[in-house]
Amino acid sequence: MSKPMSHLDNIPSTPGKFKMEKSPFVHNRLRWHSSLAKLAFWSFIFLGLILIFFFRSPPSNPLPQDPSRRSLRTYNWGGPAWEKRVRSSARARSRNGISVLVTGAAGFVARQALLERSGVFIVEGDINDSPLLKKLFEVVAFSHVMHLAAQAGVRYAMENPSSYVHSNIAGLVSLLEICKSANPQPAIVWASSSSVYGLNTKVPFSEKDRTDQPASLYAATKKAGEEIAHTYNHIYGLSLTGLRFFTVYGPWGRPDMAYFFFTRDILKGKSIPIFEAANHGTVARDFTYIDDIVKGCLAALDTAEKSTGNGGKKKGPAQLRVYNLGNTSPVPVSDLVSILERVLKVNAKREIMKLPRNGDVQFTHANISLARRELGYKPSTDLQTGLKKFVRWYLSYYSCGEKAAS
Ligand SMILES: O=C(O)[C@H]1O[C@H](OP(=O)(O)OP(=O)(O)OC[C@H]2O[C@@H](n3ccc(=O)[nH]c3=O)[C@H](O)[C@@H]2O)[C@H](O)[C@@H](O)[C@H]1O
Repeated sequence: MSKPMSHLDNIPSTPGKFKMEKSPFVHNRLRWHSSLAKLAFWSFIFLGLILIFFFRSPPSNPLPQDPSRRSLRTYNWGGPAWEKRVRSSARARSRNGISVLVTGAAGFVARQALLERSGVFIVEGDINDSPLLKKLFEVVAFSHVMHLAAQAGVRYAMENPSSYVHSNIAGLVSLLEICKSANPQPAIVWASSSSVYGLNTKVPFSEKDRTDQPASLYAATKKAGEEIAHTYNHIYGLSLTGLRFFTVYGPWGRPDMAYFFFTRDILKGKSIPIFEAANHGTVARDFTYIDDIVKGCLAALDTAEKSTGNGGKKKGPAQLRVYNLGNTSPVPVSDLVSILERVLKVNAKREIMKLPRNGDVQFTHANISLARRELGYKPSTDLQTGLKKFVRWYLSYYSCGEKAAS
């Protein structure tokens, strides 16, 4: 507590880099935030024990100046004790329980520290490590994979393009290769992105709309993932469900996202760059709260049908699905800043800037009829409520709570 904000300063703003889990403010780490508590709770109740595959993607060209990256190569796995831990973590508690291999525990939607505390074994590794994936499937017959590991972020793709290819394309193929050969094959639910709609101008975005005009390499890799999913479904009978997340935000979120660093910079008195389209056009996002996204993920797992293949051979047609998981109410970025000002009780220094050509699109807006009908998905958190929850978490996590959120 002696150095408020210093921890935040240490977190790289780019998503591809190591995200520090160890807060110096231990009491804050021990506090369960509702969304994560719910995730862990549902994991236990409905899914049996989940094994989390802790994914961190090492860069194709390691950056020598980044020590956190170097440390990623030192993870160990294997051996009887390790296998025992994997097995016991994945053991379903109820007879009809399912065992889910979750990738991406280093990220926002699945959180390593909290899940570890509830007894879930975290395996540290890279989804491109095929022998590790193969071993996991040898040890446990996973019925499902919740694949959240990815390189996220639209703008960072211009800085580190290969990390997107490595994680979102090569990593996905490596995972699907193991899944297709597994016996039984698992059903797979994975994170796609609203960015696949790219330059599409028809709103709200429906799953039937065109997705062949990506505006960023990130979007292109997620779109490629959807096509790859089609291939593995077609050839091998893998059951695959892609979820197009719309700008997910909330407590424990990603520091490279606008709502997160706007909060940090408003509190620091730094100026906030607010993008504007040509002719003072509004830039807006269908911001979606983390708890709603988690509910959508669980519903997708619950409704996933079994894969039909066996030992790499298709035995019949298998389920292939794509759903929008959005909030259905786009909010201009300037309104997002106004909400943050009210909640933080601090005026922002606004700097209106032309929308850079860096992969950003002008707006997103989800049509969620399909997810509502087939998954029972019904987002219930508006941006104001969600940002209040985020700010409350933020102030508590970084112990700069003088200006407490109302
Ligand atoms: O739905 C997705 O598929 C993606 O959602 C998210 O991307 P975005 O919607 O672009 O979120 P985010 O960067 O927070 O920018 C929010 C808004 O602030 C504007 N923005 C941004 C930066 C800035 O300096 N100024 C600004 O106005 C900016 O123009 C935008 O309008 C995820 O990061 C991405 O991983 C992916 O999942």
